[in-house]
Amino acid sequence: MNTYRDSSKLLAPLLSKKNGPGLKALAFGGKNKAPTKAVFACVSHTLRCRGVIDSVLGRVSAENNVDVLKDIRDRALGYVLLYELLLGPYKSIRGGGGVKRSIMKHEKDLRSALSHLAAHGDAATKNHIETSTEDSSNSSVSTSHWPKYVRVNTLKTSLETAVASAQSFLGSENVSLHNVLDNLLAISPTVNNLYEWDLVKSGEVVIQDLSSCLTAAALAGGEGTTKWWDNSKTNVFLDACAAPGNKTTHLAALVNQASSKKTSNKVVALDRSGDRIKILQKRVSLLAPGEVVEPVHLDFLKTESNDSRFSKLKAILLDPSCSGSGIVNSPDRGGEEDTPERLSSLSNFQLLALLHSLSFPQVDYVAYSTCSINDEENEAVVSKALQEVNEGLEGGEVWELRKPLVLNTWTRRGKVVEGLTEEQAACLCRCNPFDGDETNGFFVSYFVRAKVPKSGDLYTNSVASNSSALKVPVYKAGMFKDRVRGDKGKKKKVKSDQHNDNDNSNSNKRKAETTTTTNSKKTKWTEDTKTDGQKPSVQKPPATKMSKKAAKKNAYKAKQREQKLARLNKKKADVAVKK
Ligand SMILES: C[S@@+](CC[C@H](N)C(=O)[O-])C[C@H]1O[C@@H](n2cnc3c(N)ncnc32)[C@H](O)[C@@H]1O
Repeated sequence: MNTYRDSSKLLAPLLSKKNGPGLKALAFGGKNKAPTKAVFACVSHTLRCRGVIDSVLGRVSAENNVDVLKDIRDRALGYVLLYELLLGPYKSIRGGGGVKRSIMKHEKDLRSALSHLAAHGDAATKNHIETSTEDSSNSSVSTSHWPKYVRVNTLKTSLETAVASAQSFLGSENVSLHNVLDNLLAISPTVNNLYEWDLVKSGEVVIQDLSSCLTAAALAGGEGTTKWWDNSKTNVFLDACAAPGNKTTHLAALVNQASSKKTSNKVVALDRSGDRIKILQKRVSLLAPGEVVEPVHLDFLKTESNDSRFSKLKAILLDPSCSGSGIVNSPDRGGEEDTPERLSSLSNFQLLALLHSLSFPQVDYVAYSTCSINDEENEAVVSKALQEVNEGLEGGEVWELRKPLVLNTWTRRGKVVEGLTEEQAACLCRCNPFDGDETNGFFVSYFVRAKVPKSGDLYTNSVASNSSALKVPVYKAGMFKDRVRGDKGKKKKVKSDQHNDNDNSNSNKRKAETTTTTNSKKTKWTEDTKTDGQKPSVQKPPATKMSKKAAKKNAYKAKQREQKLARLNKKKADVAVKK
């Protein structure tokens, strides 16, 4: 197997045909053997970075009068290698060959063009370089030490019951309370039997990534412990893009918590996809009593504020379709190319949906989130929405960003982009899996009408008091790291039964058993001799027979070396860019 050669074969038709089948269709839809994970990721990243590569080539041509791809017959291979050199996780081309040699002649000019674009390019290019670089390292983020997050479904059980059951079924040493959110357990990644836990089966607890819990928390706990809804009545909340329903049921749990009243608050859950609303219905039937969630198959953009279902509406949770570029630990991620066109179409839709949410006159609270790390889908959408929506509004009707009090200890905040002040950016929350957040990349914003008095609440969560009452530790970042490390070299499997928005789907169960070791032992990173008519400079090592155990150990060591090299190269590249 030759990763570069196979990647160029898969990429070639995608580069040449505008309206042909997409990457997924080509990779998995034809008669040919499906590509390996490494090939698929390489092509997917190269496609996503195509716009940046073209800009770099354009600048080198203008500044140095050089057409880098002129003598390269296999243009697709040229793009793959340019991606590897400039934006890939190693910032270098592994292996060798004629195309590599052609490209490396211009390495200095190429890097300098990239640095120039990163510093002086238009906002979209700069953002794309930044996120492409972050994104391309998706595959190199190690998530094996991240805890598994389990949300206690307070619609069906209590924290006390869940903790006692977790301690007895999973082992006390594997259970902790998450330090930021109430009712969230952080379970040791070495636990392999979460799906066999009867509380998971009964829906009393939900396997849900930490990042995915932030939106409902922000909306329902934005004012801290001060509850703005009137619990003597039935209040209606809207989840505008709801399926598969993780945030819907979380919101339903939060707005019905500690309520002694007889009637329930209700979440109306919309989704425009018929198939996905069915998944939501199934999920809801397990997780929530009938009256607290009302699933509706409907396009949110076609809803009207005077619809009788929304007469008591006060708050909207908006978690629309996005690129998913923050999701680092799902094999399903990486299918669609984040071309500038796709990002722009997504952000247009996100802006429309956000403006629509803010247009309901009876609504005073909106939480907008994505599982993307692209500014274009996050701060840029928020900034444009604020400008547009406030244009026709006056006084108390004006929308403003506020810090959700329930997340006041969350340290990673939003970015300052055009139209947003530092103070506004500080109201936003981000998760960065590349920088130690131990959860998928995510973004949350919380909009409130100016007329709503600011809560004087200095919110403190109940984690510390619950921890001492229930005799369960509070989670600290990296708490389980040593356990995972301590197992290195042993024949050990880690179930990845979590970590994306569809955490509870059957497909996730199916993909559960993945080894912690890498498949890189099978990967060869050289060009095809035939594609360029020259011999590759790296020869295949002689085949040797080794025991399975030794092969695993070698693969593990190779992975460690690769990661070390990646870190080193990243540092070098960062220094080069700064220079
Ligand atoms: C990111 S997913 C939502 C995930 C969900 N919030 C959760 O946590 O389980 C986005 C959803 O929005 C739905 N969607 C996209 N456009 C929509 C629209 N115009 N109206 C309603 N739903 C829409 C998609 O079908 C998809 O199910």
